[in-house]
Amino acid sequence: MNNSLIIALDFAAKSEIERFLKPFEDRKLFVKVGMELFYQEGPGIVHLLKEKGHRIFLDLKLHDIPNTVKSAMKGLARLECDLVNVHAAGGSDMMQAALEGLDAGTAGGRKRPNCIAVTQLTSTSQIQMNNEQLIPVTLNESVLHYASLAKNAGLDGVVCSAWESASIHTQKGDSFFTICPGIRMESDYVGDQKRVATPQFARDAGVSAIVVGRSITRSVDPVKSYEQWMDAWRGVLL
Ligand SMILES: O=c1ccn([C@@H]2O[C@H](COP(=O)(O)O)[C@@H](O)[C@H]2O)c(=O)[nH]1
Repeated sequence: MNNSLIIALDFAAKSEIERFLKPFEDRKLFVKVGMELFYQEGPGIVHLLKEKGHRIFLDLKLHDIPNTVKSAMKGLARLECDLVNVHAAGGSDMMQAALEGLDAGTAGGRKRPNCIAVTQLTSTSQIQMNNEQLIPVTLNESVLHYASLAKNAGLDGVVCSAWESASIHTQKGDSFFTICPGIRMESDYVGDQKRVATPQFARDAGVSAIVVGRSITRSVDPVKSYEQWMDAWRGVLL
């Protein structure tokens, strides 16, 4: 997991995935399957990506009552992804239930998928959190609070922005993953993201893995873009 670059495959159909991955044919990637793709293509897309040898973050952000999340995770565990997630806002009982479901659905002898919790979405700003969620603390405090709940529930890490990663590692230890979307090069289009950071900043902040979507998937030359991103993330350009 550590030092990975996870490509967010935010496409609507298998045909688009096949077109995108064709020039990467000789590489084993770490990819993210989110709601857009999974809701269109279902579990088959996970099987296809696994057959190609890619590691998979199944980003469905479960958030429901504990019993429902437990049952859903039991089913998702059978897909044998590397990483799955829930919303920390669902609460400690829900997060524990997610792990119980994963354990129940993981075949004997196998390791269950890592499970992480979304803290505050990287598209959320301080003002939005205060005014719309009525959470009257700083974003950093809210993210740290959710990270504490996730760690105490037994989860393996959190989704957060790179801005919160260093304080999470200070409090929760380096082995507790910080998986960070909202990563942009200086010249990139920011779009709907609010808490963005460069790959260089993320590396210095001790981020465990970065998630990069449109900057690579919508680039004119995705392989070249991926290589530039890997260099920036690994510090080759420094
Ligand atoms: O807080 C979060 C949680 C998940 N995401 C997901 O990451 C990618 C980011 O894509 P970009 O195109 O690089 O912005 C996307 O799939 C989101 O669903 C997030 O951005 N923030």
